[in-house]
This record gives sequence, C-alpha cells and structure tokens, in this order.
Amino acid sequence: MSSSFGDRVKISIFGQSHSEAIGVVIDGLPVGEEIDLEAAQRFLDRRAPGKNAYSTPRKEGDQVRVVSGLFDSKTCGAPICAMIENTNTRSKDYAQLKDMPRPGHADFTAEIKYHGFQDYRGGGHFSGRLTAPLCFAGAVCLQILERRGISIGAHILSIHEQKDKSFDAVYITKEELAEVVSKEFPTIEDGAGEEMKAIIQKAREEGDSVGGVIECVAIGLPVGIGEPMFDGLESKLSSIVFAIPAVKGIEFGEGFGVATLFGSQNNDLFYIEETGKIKTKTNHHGGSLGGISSGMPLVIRTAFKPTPSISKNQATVSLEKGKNTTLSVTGRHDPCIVPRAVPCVEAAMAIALLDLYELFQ
Ligand SMILES: Cc1cc2nc3c(=O)[nH]c(=O)nc-3n(C[C@H](O)[C@H](O)[C@H](O)COP(=O)(O)O)c2cc1C
Ligand SMILES: C=C(O[C@@H]1CC(C(=O)O)=C[C@@H](OP(=O)(O)O)[C@H]1O)C(=O)O
Repeated sequence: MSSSFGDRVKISIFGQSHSEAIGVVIDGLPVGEEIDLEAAQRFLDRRAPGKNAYSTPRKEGDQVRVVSGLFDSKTCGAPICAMIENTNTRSKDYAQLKDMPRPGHADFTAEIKYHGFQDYRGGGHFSGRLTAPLCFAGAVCLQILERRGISIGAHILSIHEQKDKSFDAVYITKEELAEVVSKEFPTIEDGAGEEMKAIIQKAREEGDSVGGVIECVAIGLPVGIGEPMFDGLESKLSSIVFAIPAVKGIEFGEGFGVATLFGSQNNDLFYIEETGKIKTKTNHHGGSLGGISSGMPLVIRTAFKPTPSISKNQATVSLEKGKNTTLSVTGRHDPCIVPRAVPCVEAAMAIALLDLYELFQ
C-alpha cells in the first residue's frame, strides 16, 4: 500500500483501525522549529471520536506519543515519529463483513485487491481513523506555517441541504478563522449549525446517514507557491484531500460555478493597494492562478459522501456462498462524517502548503 505524501516535507501514515496503534512519520521538516505538543493535541481533540451525539460512539483518547524527531521541543532534522494507540476496538462488529461487503465502503475492493489478506476490522487501513495521524502531521505543519504568516481554517458549509454562510473569499481575516475554528460545531451562523445537528440526528434515528461540504481557506500566502503542472496548488491539494476517506469532490474558488460564467464575470481584476501590493477585487480564482498562489485567500470546498455504514437493509452479496443477500450494518458509526472531518481538511491543506512552501524557499 502507498500511504506517503510529499516531496520536501514527506509524511507516511501507518496502522489500521483495530491494530495496536496508528501513527505518522514526518520527514524533511525545517529544523529548529518549536512544536507545541499541547496545541497539537488540542487540534487532534477536535477530530477525536466518541464525544457527542453526531459522532461514532467509539471512544478514543487519541493521545499522541512522539517517540523521535524532537529535541528540546524543537525539530532536530531526524524524522518525527508519532504514535496513537487504539484502545477501544470491538472487532466482532466486523465478523460478517468479511463475507458481506458493505455498500459504499472499501470492503469489496480491498478484499479483491489484497486477496483476503487485508485487515478488514474497522475498515483496516481504509478507516477514517487514519485521519488522526494526518491531523497530528497537519498540526505540526500549521504551527510552522503560522510562524511564516500563513493561517488556515475551515467550517461546515453544508450538511445535506442545509447551508451555512460562505467565507468572504476576499476579506476573510485571521480573527474570523480563529473564531469559527474554536466552535464545537464549526459553522459561521450558529442557527445553521443547529439545523444541521437536527438533520444528522434525524438521519441517525432513521438508520441512515448524511454528507456535506467543508469550506477551507488559507490566508497570508505569498505570491508564488506552487510548481508547474503536476505539483501546482490544485494538483497537490487534491491529491492529499482525496486521501481523506469519503471525500468525493473538491472545488477551488468558484469551482464548478465557473462553467456558467462569462469571462468578463469570472476574471478577477487586478488593482494596486495603498501599500503597493497587487490584489484582485474579486476572488473567483480562489487564490490559485496557473497552480501558483496569487496572494489572495486560497479557498477550497470539499464534498463528503454520507457515511456508508448504515443500519437500513441494503443489498449486497455473500462472497463465500456466491449469492445475493441483504445487510444491515450494526456497530459504532458516524451518522455524518463532516463535523469530525473539519480539522482533517485543515490538516491536509497545511501539509500540502508546507511541502510547497519549502520548495518555494
Ligand atoms: C473522520 C472520518 C470518520 C468516518 N467514520 C466512518 C464510520 O463511522 N463508518 C463508515 O462506514 N465510514 C466512515 N468513514 C468513511 C469511510 O472510511 C470511507 O467511506 C471508506 O473508507 C471508503 O472510502 P471512500 O469513501 O473514500 O471511497 C469516515 C471517514 C472519516 C474521514
Ligand atoms: C474510530 C474512528 O472512527 C471510525 C471510522 C470508521 C470508518 O469506517 O472509517 C468506522 C468506525 O470504526 P469502528 O467500527 O472501529 O468504531 C468509526 O468509529 C476515528 O475516527 O477515530
């Protein structure tokens, strides 16, 4: 399996949902960078399962243990290795799923690809649980980026058909980002958040699940981050964001909306600010021109599908018997992935941006 990302700052994620531990090795970080492990832990806590009614009931402390790579709290040139124990596994929930693949999950494709040798318990290496080490790596990268004047924050833009307000793609500030990120249910408008919680609760009661969209933004980027073709901002960010399980779409700036605009509507017009800085009046391009940062806020929207494991009866097959059958998934599942995935998208963006920033240096 290939679970590594990055050219300068490289991460490699290991473990399975029900193995002894999961973790990440981070290589190529700039040296002498102080890493506040308590702040990193707080970042991970935003994703941790088992904390509220719209999360899986599986309770994990997600305490990170850094076993190497920091000396006197600073990056020292050696790779950081961080481990997170799996403490609350219940593998019996998965006994029948080896034979009857869940519609929408990776059971079927993993079974065929790995000839039945894959660890199917808890989704194995395909589990959303693997976003815990992704968040640790992201938290480390975020701290380094903050020191270079770059801030990242995300919010829930929609759940099912309920929408929150969008970020102001031109004038979004660091303070606004910090405020939304500090919320337990991160929406800009609290009323929209309450409606979303009710939608998730209803889906859960009906044995169903819902999806949604996360909007994430980076501000303070200098002009020039991103390499040609395959290593442009869009390419790099898409590649890491699609590593988050259940992501099915990503948009930059106006995204799919550009298809219905005229050039005169979509072009972002340049002007010179009093400071002498060149900016654009609008931000349909979402901060990326030619895959290179323009200095405007970098705006992405990520679509998450509804959680595949639901208790409604659904058609599947028995692989052993070679027969059609039906399945109602039991066990502990998120009725909606989106609320816990907010820091995952921030983390993915931070890792990709630090990797590209180090090339830009
Ligand atoms: C934070 C997080 C939590 C998730 N929780 C669940 C879950 O409880 N049950 C489930 O079936 N899928 C869950 N998923 C999604 C599956 O892991 C994912 O759909 C599956 O691995 C198949 O991958 P794909 O959807 O990207 O194709 C979660 C994903 C994330 C990011
Ligand atoms: C444990 C986490 O989420 C898990 C993600 C997940 C999946 O299929 O992705 C399925 C469930 O696993 P289990 O059946 O072992 O409880 C979730 O609880 C986590 O995010 O830390």
